[in-house]
Amino acid sequence: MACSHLHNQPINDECFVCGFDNPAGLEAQFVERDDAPGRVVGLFTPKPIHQSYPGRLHGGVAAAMCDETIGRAFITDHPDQWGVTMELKLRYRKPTPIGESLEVVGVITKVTRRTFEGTCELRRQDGTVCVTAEATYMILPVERIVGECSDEGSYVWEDDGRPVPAGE
Ligand SMILES: CCCCCCCCCCCC(=O)SCCNC(=O)CCNC(=O)[C@H](O)C(C)(C)COP(=O)(O)OP(=O)(O)OC[C@H]1O[C@@H](n2cnc3c(N)ncnc32)[C@H](O)[C@@H]1OP(=O)(O)O
Repeated sequence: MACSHLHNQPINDECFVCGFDNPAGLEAQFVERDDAPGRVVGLFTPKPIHQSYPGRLHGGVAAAMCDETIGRAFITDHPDQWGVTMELKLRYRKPTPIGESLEVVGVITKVTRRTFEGTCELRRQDGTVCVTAEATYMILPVERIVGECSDEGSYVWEDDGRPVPAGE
């Protein structure tokens, strides 16, 4: 049987999508495979606080999950460069339920010198595709993204890729 290595991706503890210190967050987990660069699988289970109409995932929350999944598909192959979203387009094809384990599969479709593009599908356990998305990102060095958003200005990197303020 063919076997490939799985890797969990780095997280920002307070991120709405991937963080575990954000009480309103999705606590999504992202997994990449050695033999599939440019592809990532995001796993999450929406909570009642993430709904719009009763029992239905809010479209903006689905958008956040799709945005992050495509962005993370890029870092599988470019660990020192992240992306900031320039454009994001979604199709809400079926209602997305609350309380069910869902997966989002993201794939990179185009890389240029300054940008990358990708697509994703948000799927239920029975394979139903609830949301599809496509997005374009500006490629930036990790240091610039963290530096622009932080008063601290200076970060160091843990072994797992997590940014922490220098001196902690
Ligand atoms: C912890 C583990 C994590 C692991 C990684 C996790 C992945 C996370 C994925 C989620 C990422 C996010 O949500 S990021 C958050 C949401 N996005 C953002 O905050 C991005 C905000 N926008 C920006 O910072 C800026 O617009 C940039 C960096 C994209 C571009 O700024 P710039 O580099 O100064 O470039 P600038 O001179 O302004 O523009 C250059 C050219 O691009 C065009 N341009 C500029 N912005 C845009 C735009 N949004 N859409 C279209 N075109 C644009 C300009 O018209 C111009 O065209 P011309 O005149 O040359 O023709």
